[in-house]
Amino acid sequence: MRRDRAGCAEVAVVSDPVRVCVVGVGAIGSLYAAHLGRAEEVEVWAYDIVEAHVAAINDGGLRVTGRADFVSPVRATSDAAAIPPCALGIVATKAEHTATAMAAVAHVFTDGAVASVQNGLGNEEVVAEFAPRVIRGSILPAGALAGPGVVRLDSLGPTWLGPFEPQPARAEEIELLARLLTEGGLPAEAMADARGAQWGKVAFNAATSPIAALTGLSIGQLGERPDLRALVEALAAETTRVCEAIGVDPPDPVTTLEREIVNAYAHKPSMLQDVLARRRTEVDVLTGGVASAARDAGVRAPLHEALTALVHGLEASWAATSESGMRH
Ligand SMILES: NC(=O)C1=CN([C@@H]2O[C@H](COP(=O)(O)OP(=O)(O)OC[C@H]3O[C@@H](n4cnc5c(N)ncnc54)[C@H](OP(=O)(O)O)[C@@H]3O)[C@@H](O)[C@H]2O)C=CC1
Ligand SMILES: CC(C)(CO)C(=O)C(=O)O
Repeated sequence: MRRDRAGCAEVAVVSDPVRVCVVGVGAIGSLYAAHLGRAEEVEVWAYDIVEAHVAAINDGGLRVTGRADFVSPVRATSDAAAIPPCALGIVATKAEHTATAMAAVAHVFTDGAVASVQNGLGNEEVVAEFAPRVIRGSILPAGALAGPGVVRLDSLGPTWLGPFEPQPARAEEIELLARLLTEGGLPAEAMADARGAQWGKVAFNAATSPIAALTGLSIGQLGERPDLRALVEALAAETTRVCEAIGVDPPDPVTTLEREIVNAYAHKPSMLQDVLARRRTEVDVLTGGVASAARDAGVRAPLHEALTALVHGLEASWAATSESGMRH
């Protein structure tokens, strides 16, 4: 038995770990699960439908490569019933899969607070259908899956967390998640109001992701071209008008672009990753989400309308190509 300086017996206080479940462990979910797994007081669960990835994580841990190099202990499963109740959740599926994923794991969060770290508008509203308390999250870390059990960190940006006003998480839950992420190596800030931060991220994605998706250029390559940068600035001006109309004051997306050219030059935005894999993109909650918010606010956003239509056209071309392939 250990004794303190006065010779009294020291009682080791062992507190229960905080259980966190990451829902959807593709690129971003894997980065968040792996970093959280390094924080001392956390037990990380990862839920995903990709069985090869889940099996690899359980066999050898979740490996992070690229800007970091470590292996993290994460309990992964495709069986939602195997996950115990968790105090905190992080949703990192693509927007169109949120409802299906959250429906499967709702029992895990009957008394939990769940953060969306997804891009775009409207994700928290869907999470709130399945969890009692919700955290509004916006993030700048970037990455891509590199194989089963392996995720590549392309850049390490901030995470902003705040209450989802209609169904808010408690301030101490938001602060706890921010602290655990920061301890794990992903700097996170707990905010009393994260709406400006979220609109800043939405404005940045809405302006840059479709350009990357349509041109195939990385964030750095598109950001250093004067012609595309002028387009980003024109798109940002449209978002500014929407934000003025709805009363939020986001950071300037062009400043974010400057930072990302340096921090994430070679990163292919997730919308470009979707296009390369011929998966439906999230354009409707990003550029299309801004176009729709503009219509609701009575503001014009013709560039957002045009880019949304172009990305939809690109998606339609894949079906058209496979149909015409079947005919010839
Ligand atoms: N990649 C990046 O650098 C960044 C991405 N984001 C945002 O983060 C979110 C996640 O993106 P990203 O990580 O790139 O996406 P990924 O496609 O890499 O990961 C999503 C994961 O969720 C899985 N999934 C799909 N449906 C379900 C379900 N019903 N239950 C459980 N898991 C499911 C997917 O499986 P399957 O592959 O079979 O569909 C996949 O493994 C998006 O909103 C994106 O915009 C934000 C910042 C940066
Ligand atoms: C990392 C970043 C900011 C790059 O656009 C992103 O949000 C994405 O890849 O979807």
